[in-house]
Amino acid sequence: MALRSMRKARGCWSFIRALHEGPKTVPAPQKDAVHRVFSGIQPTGVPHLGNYLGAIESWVRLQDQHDSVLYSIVDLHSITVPQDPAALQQSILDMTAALLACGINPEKSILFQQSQVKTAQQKQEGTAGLLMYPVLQAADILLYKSTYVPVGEDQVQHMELVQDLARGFNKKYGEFFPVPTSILTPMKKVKSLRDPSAKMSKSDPNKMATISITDSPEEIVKKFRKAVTDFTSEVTYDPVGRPGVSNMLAIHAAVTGLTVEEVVRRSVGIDTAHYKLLVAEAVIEKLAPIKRELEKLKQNKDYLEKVLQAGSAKAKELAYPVCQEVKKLVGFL
Ligand SMILES: Nc1ncnc2c1ncn2[C@@H]1O[C@H](COP(=O)(O)OC(=O)[C@@H](N)Cc2c[nH]c3ccccc23)[C@@H](O)[C@H]1O
Repeated sequence: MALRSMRKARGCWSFIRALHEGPKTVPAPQKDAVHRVFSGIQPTGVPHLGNYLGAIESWVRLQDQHDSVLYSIVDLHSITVPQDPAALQQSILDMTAALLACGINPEKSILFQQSQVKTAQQKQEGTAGLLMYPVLQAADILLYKSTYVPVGEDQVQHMELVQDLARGFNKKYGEFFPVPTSILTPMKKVKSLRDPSAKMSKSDPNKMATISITDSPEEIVKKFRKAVTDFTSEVTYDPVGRPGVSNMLAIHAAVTGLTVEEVVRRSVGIDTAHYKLLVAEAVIEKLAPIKRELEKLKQNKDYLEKVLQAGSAKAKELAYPVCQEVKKLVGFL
């Protein structure tokens, strides 16, 4: 079974090469009218608040709004830095549990592991060039003829490359790939708590900069208490002049579902030191049910593996005809 699927996956990379080769003009096949949502996340084990507010929360909403939705745990992207195999395997399962705990529903979305759709070809033809990060990301998206890609702001540049590649292919081979659109949320860039000019990031060496969705209430309070603000004690929203306080207001609004104006209005008369604790409390409250669900899911390794296996099989079914069509268009079949 695995072998058959692996053979099916063979050739998925060919079209990337074909973008730069091949004939100038060919008859245009019908453009796919299906709307398809696709996004990906690295298997970092546990998402941070930036991943959650910038991407995952919108993924959960989108699975109710669209019929065809795929979310990929992008393990191939994670090997751009050294990874311990056993730890990587565990991080993939942990991320699966975290996404499910955040509300990704495998009945509504195809949740799958990137390498399970691409490994066979990678072994045979993979080169450093083909695995270059943004190109791999383009392959992820185009392989399913995706139309919408919900991401944070840091992915916009990658998305521009994906759009260029889709247009380039269509110009050479006729309208084939939909040009995918990024979907950004108001929380497209959650800032570091230690340096509000930088994004919140898993790889930040300063652990006080990033809230993980599994942080304890004590850790969350400590991180917000130490968050960098400024010397004005009033709570006002001014992302340029007061990025630290404004980041907290934006987080506060996002986790309570209120507007920024409303959280500012409710904070009149409160100083920033006290306000930090209110934001921490709101974040703790938002994350509590996710943490409870995550604890349960992590006990059930079999279930997590089954979700990923079923998701990867469904993703292959969608990818295979696209690969075949691409091969035909470029003249391999
Ligand atoms: N501080 C932040 N504020 C707001 N949003 C943020 C913040 N930090 C992270 N994000 C968003 O979280 C998602 C996953 O992040 P990754 O770094 O794993 O995301 C990445 O490393 C991608 N290259 C994974 C990928 C591979 N193939 C894809 C195809 C489509 C979309 C995404 C992918 C992303 O949407 C990211 O923008």
